[in-house]
Amino acid sequence: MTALDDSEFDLFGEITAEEKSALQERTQKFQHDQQCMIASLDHDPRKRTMAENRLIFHHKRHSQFTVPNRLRRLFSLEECNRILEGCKEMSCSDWNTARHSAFATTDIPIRNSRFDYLIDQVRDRLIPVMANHYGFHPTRDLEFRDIFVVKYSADAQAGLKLHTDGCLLSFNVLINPKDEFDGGGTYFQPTDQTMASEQGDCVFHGAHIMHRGVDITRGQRYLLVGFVDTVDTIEKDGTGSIKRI
Ligand SMILES: O=C(O)CCC(=O)C(=O)O
Ligand SMILES: [Fe+2]
Repeated sequence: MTALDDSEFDLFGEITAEEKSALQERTQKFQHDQQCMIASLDHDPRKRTMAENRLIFHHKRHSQFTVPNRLRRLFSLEECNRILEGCKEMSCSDWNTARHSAFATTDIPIRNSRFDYLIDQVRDRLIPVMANHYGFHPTRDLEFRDIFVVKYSADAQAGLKLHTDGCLLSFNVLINPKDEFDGGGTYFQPTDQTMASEQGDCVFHGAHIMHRGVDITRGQRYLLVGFVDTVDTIEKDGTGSIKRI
């Protein structure tokens, strides 16, 4: 095969001014039609379909859902300490390091584990709050795509680099007392702020927001992390863990 020089290898070419303006016109018409369609939908997420709720979320996410939120005391101190005891009883080989390819955490998926009971608790206490905030039906639309306990250690994996999560919504709950580590917290790029939780507090946010787990410099930091999506998307994609991007 002979190499082509740049002048020969012009697969698409420049688009003409007419083509460019036709493209802009089509894009504007599409955006206008979509806005009209969205404006015609019921205001109550319970009366809209799951797909309509997702469409509205996607439409608003870069303008209105750029700021993280906090829910204090999702778990009581007793509940956190019970999870923590469970974590400390796990052996090194119970912790996975290869489930989330590009941005791996040291974690234990909780489905069918000793922490399985947490799934219903989080579904009852957190999902309606997130659904209400982001315009979804309180019980019908949202489900966990993945839910797992994460361990950061100052001398091993100390944090997580800047990323977005490949789902709709994400949350994390601090499981151990914050005096067991220095540093930590979740940094959010749009607000340029680090959210540092008290034990049992939950931070939730749109998964599209750039964020990172700030490195700890002493001790250990345990989180419960969940990736949430619409039920129909999860069913369509099948189960399995998702990527951080
Ligand atoms: O460590 C944190 O605070 C954030 C965790 C996170 O973003 C993730 O697990 O995807
Ligand atoms: Fe994340």
